[in-house]
Amino acid sequence: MKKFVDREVELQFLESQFSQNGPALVVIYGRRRVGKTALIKQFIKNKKAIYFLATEEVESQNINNFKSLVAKFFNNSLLEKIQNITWEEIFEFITANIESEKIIIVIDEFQYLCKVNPSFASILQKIWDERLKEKNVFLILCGSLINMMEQQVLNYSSPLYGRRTGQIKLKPLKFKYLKEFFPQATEDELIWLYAILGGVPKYLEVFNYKGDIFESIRENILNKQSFLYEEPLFLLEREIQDIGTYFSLIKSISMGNHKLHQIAQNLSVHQTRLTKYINTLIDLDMLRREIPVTEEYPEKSKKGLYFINDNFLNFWFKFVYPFKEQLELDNVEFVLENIKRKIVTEHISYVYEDVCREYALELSNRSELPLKVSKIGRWWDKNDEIDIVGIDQTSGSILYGECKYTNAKVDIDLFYSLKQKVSKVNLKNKTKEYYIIFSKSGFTERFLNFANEMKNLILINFPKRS
Ligand SMILES: Nc1ncnc2c1ncn2[C@@H]1O[C@H](COP(=O)(O)OP(=O)(O)OP(=O)(O)O)[C@@H](O)[C@H]1O
Repeated sequence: MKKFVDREVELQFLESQFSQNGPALVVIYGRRRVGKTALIKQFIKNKKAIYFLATEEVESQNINNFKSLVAKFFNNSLLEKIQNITWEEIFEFITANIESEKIIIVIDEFQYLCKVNPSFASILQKIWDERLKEKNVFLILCGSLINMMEQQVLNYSSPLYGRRTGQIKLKPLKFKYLKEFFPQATEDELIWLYAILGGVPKYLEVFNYKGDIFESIRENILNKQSFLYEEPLFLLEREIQDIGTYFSLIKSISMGNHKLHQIAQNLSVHQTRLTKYINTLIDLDMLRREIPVTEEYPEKSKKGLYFINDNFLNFWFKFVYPFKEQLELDNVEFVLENIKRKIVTEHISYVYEDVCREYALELSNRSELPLKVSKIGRWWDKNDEIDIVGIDQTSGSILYGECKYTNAKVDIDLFYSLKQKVSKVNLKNKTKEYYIIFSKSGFTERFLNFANEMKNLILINFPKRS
């Protein structure tokens, strides 16, 4: 059996909802392939549960499927035979048959039911109010269309809003869990694998890594029969129409256009025309808007930059999609050579920064830093950028950092240039400043000696050589 990785916080939350007295209604949502169903299946193992997977078929088909599951669960062949039954009637049956032991009812792909019947959320609300909420049930609604889940269940004006007792927005796995999928890989290889695949469990699962990164890319991404070859296309086609504009937009960002006006210029359209597309991609968790972590009013900030919110999508739009023609003509070598030439400078070195930020946060959570970082990100202005800025919102201490994924040892000048940039950061109420520097290839002797004398400077060799 496959190993189930992480999700400890989410499982703990579900257990606490399950063990509380009385009914509970939890919404689980998140982008496709992120592991929502796997989380639910892990949670309901060895518990009394009805797991219903809704489909895009007509409503009557969904009702019939649900009816069969319920009939099987309660071992009631009479229910199975009833024709033209309604949702209300099935739930009436359920409530009449629940005993003292709590049961879990899961509706997975909840969005499909809302699509086939726009008043499904209201129907369910009525069922909840009139029947389920008096019973010992734990209802889980799960869906991948983030904006639909937000509108149908989590929005203030939605019928189910006040009924839910909790929600989980499931995120991709963090870098530190990749070794569970690739136990043989070195730390450096894991950085590469994370840069190529990100933290979406499905992608980690299907990538058959045999120790040679480029050969594995050839086999698992550039191969026309592989799952990942056209995955971004499937991902978008399922959720939106007019995917051409979305593809151009994502490609433009993957080419390094992160400002709205740059993207608009690159696509020769007016900025206002892009808003709708950008918002949809943010809803699908495929894009994110980043602002300097020091900004006081994030929504109002004019410094917003757009990034692809998934390493695999980013990799694919940079290195696969623009070469689709060559791949269709089986010119894989050409595409692979381009990846080999550019991947470190154009891709890995950026992902390395993300991984280092996660590392710094992890150190802080384990109390291995002299401050407790409660907010972490980057900082930039017109001319400069700082890779890591971690803020301790209680004490006002700040952690500044740089990350170098190069083959040269890092020397003291990097520290001086970091300090120079730090002097430009405008932060109120700051108290102490600390510095952290990550380097792939270590540090010069004199920098190590210098750091030994300094109390507020931490140097980290990462990845460790194996
Ligand atoms: N925590 C995990 N540990 C190990 N494997 C996982 C984990 N979560 C998901 N997977 C694997 O990833 C794949 C995708 O997961 P899953 O089907 O649960 O995603 P989903 O979010 O429900 O996707 P969709 O919205 O597309 O239905 C599955 O094959 C599953 O085995």
